Amino acid sequence: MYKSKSKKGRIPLARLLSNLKSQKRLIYSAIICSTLNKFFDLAPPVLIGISVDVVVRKESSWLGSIGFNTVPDQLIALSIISFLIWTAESFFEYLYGLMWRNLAQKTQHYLRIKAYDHLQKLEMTFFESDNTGRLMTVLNDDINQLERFLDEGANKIIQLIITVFIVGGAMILLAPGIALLAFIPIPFILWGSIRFQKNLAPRYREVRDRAGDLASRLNNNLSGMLTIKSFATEDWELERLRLDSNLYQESNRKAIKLSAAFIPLIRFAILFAFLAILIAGGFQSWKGLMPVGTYSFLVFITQRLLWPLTTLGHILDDYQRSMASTNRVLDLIDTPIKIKTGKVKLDPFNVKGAITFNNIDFTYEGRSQVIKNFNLDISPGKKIGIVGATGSGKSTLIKLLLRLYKISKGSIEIDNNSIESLDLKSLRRCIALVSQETYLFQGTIEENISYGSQNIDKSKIKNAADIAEATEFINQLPQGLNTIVGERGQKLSGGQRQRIAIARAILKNAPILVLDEATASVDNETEAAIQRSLKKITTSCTTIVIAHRLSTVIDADEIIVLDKGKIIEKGTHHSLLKNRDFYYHLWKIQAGGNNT
Ligand SMILES: Nc1ncnc2c1ncn2[C@@H]1O[C@H](COP(=O)(O)OP(=O)(O)OP(=O)(O)O)[C@@H](O)[C@H]1O
Repeated sequence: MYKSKSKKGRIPLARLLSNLKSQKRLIYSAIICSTLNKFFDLAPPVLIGISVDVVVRKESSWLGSIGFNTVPDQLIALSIISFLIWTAESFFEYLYGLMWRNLAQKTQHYLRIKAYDHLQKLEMTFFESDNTGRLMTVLNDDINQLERFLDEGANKIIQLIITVFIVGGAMILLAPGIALLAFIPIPFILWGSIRFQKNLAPRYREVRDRAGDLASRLNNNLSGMLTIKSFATEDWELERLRLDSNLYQESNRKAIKLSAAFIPLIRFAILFAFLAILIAGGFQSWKGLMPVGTYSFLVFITQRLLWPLTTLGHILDDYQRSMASTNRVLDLIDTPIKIKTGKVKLDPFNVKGAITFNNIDFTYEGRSQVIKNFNLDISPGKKIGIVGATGSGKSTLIKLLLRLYKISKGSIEIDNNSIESLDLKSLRRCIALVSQETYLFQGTIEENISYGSQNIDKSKIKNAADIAEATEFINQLPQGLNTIVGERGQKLSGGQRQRIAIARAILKNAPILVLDEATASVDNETEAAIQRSLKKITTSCTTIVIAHRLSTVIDADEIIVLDKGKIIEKGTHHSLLKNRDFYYHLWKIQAGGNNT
């Protein structure tokens, strides 16, 4: 099962950066702007130091020594410098805000599209072993978390590092002895932060996993509302949701408990250094060993150095959450694609439609063998019926033909090309599938019929609807072809959905048509209509019809009877009846025992 397990040994930030190579310039520019903003932001304590120096030492102050001889001149110079510094600080704040947000937007867009694109290429086994709720959380919540971090968190980290370097450097230059006092708590803060980060990481991972489970439960329940209502299981479902929500709340509580304890502890370490400087610096200044201006600067700057470190907990917290999210998103992107596309591109209009199954063995993961040494040759333009008991492997054969799963042994060929050598899209373009579970997308009937056949003429859509005998009911709908079908086509009846699916397959105009129980859940009239439609279109293509209702395959050129993944009988309807075997008995049951 796909869980948030990151690639071993890879730092999430490094993984993220290697995915953002195209944004290198923007990242560097944003870092430079954050640095310059912090540089100017740290200037006020210097200005305070200089102004105290002016007031205390007057003409002999530092400004006096560089040419501003009178106090008024010095104050004017100080005002101009302050104005310029404030302007520069604001300007770079505007720039870094713009750049980090821009980067956040570009990153979220890029990762979402990349993750979704990759997701679509993954094989069906992946989707069966994961759940949609979890995948939705990765594609939405996790990417949004990362976006929030890039919006603000990244800048905070950079500015914190810059602060430590600039302030630390200035303190060492001005008063190395006192600077040491300010640095005493730093190793403790760092050690505490790293430990805290290590303990917090698994707790946040758990929070993300629980959020995924919760989303999955909600997603399942919203799609299964009809079943919930009809079985009157609302209370039971509410209870299950409450359990999942409690687990999410509990995992968050564990994370919060740890993260909340961090800041109060760090504050004490900072207080110690602050008091030490206040006292030691005060004594030196009192005794005339240090200028009052320098002392004022040190007192203010110590705050600027140490107080931001109290936010380290929050920053690491934010960092940790986003890196957990980054890992989940990148793990999805890095999930290996097991079914790789081949290179040979078939032109569907030139495909004759010959299909060969050669000694196929197939087993679903963790299950016993479904298809055993299966062989079948289908000549172009022929109609093949596949019948057999439930679970005998009929649909599986079609999934293998579409390369939705990897076969364990043997090969499948279309017009003598192994399907593994074929470009996946062109292989699937050659096969039109109508299955029992028709999936209609939210949109109009017209959009659903033309799904997969972009920019198609409206007259062709109408023609397909005509052949599928769907025109009559479409015309009775309020907006005709423009009627919205609702999510999963729930505003239409089962038979209407099925006719739209047939129209969609007709429009696809593929050389191979597969009907997998396409008429199983429709009434007799709809089945008859669908049969008439099929007669019109199957003359030009190879057709495989899977059916429980034997009347659907009665006119097939060959019918194969499948049992536990093996062919146990094959022939035409009449030859199979003569055999008086499995097919014969099945026919007798379905015909009410009269037809032999
Ligand atoms: N995705 C899957 N993962 C694991 N096992 C599966 C999967 N799909 C089908 N199976 C199993 O494979 C066997 C064959 O399934 P398949 O759907 O091919 O049968 P079928 O003959 O089409 O049945 P039916 O007539 O009921 O549609 C069944 O035992 C089924 O439980």
